[in-house]
Amino acid sequence: MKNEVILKVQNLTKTYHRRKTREKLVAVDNISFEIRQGEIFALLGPNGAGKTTTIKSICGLLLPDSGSLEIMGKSILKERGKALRHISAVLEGNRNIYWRMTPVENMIYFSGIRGKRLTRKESLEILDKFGLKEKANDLAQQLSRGMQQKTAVAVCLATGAEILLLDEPTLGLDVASSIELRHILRSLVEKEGKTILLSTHDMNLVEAIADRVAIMSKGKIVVCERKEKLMEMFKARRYVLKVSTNGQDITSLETFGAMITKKEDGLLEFAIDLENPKKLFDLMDTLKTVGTEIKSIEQDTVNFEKIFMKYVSEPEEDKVKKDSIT
Ligand SMILES: Nc1ncnc2c1ncn2[C@@H]1O[C@H](COP(=O)(O)OP(=O)(O)OP(=O)(O)O)[C@@H](O)[C@H]1O
Repeated sequence: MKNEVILKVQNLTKTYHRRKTREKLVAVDNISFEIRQGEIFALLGPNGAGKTTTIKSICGLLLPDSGSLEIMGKSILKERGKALRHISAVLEGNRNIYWRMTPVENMIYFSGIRGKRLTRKESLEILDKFGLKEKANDLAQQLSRGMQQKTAVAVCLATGAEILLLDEPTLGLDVASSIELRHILRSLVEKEGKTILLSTHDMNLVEAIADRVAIMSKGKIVVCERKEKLMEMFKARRYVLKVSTNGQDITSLETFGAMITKKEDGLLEFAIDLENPKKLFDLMDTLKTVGTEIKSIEQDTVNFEKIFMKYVSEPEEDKVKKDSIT
C-alpha cells in the first residue's frame, strides 16, 4: 500500500577486518532509515562512505555485525527467502547481466531463477519501455554501455520485485542516456508503484528524481530528509553579496563564515550561509562600519552539489573560508 514502510534498516553496523594488518574498519556505523512504498530514496556520500556496504547488506550479500534489516515486515537475516524475493538489484551499473545472452534471454533467465515464468511477449513489453525492443535479440556484449545499463534495470523489473536497488545506475552514461534513464525510473515509480533505493554520485539525478535523500559520511548518516525540504532550507540560508572594497580591512567577515568567490578591481563577491536571516542585517551593519558599499545581495541558487558538499566537507570548507579571508 502507498506510503507504507517497505524497507527498514535499524542500527546497521558492518566492520571489515583486514587480514594482513588485522586492522578493523567500521564501514557502516549504526545507521537507521526507512523507505516507504512508491519512494525514490537516494543514498549519497563520498567514496568510501559506506553506501555499497549498506546496499550489499540489504541484498543479503554481506552479513552485518549487528542491526536489523526488514523488507515488507520480513527480516533479511531470519526469513531470508521471504524478504529477498521483494527486491532486485543492479550493482555497479550493469554487472547483473550475462554478456553472452540477449536482453530477452537475460530477462527470462533471471526471472526464472526467482521462480517467475516470463514469456517472450512479456519481456518484449518490458524492453519496449526502455526503448530496447529492436535490440532484444542482440548479445548484451554488443550493446552500448547505456543500453546495457537499461537492460540491467529491465532485468530487475522482469523479476517482478517491488523494490529496486540501483547502485550507480547512471555511471558512465552520456547526458542523453542519463536523462532517458531518469524518466524511466520516475515512471516505474509513478506508473507501476515500484520503490527505488538509489546509490549515486550523480547530483543531477538526485535533484531530478529523488523524493528523500540520506547523506552518508564515514559510515554514518549525517542527514536524512525530504529533498524539497533540504533544497528549501538551503535556499533560505545562502546569500551572495557583491561589495566594493578599496583596501578596507574585511577580516571581520570571517565571523560570518563568508566564502570569497570573486575578487577583482575593487569588487568583492562572497557567499554566506546564514542559518538565521536576521544575521544578514548584522552583516550589513558590519560592512557599513568598515566602509564598504554593498552593490547587490542575492539569494544564492541552490543545487544538490552545494547541499552535498556542505554536509560532507564542512571542516575543509571552513578552512577555505578562513584562508580566503585572511
Ligand atoms: N571487502 C572489503 N574489505 C575491506 N574493506 C572494505 C571492503 N569493502 C569496502 N571496504 C571499505 O569500507 C569502506 C566503505 O566502502 P563502500 O564500498 O561501502 O563505500 P561507498 O560509499 O560505496 O564508496 P564508493 O562511492 O567509492 O563506491 C571503505 O573504506 C572501503 O575501503
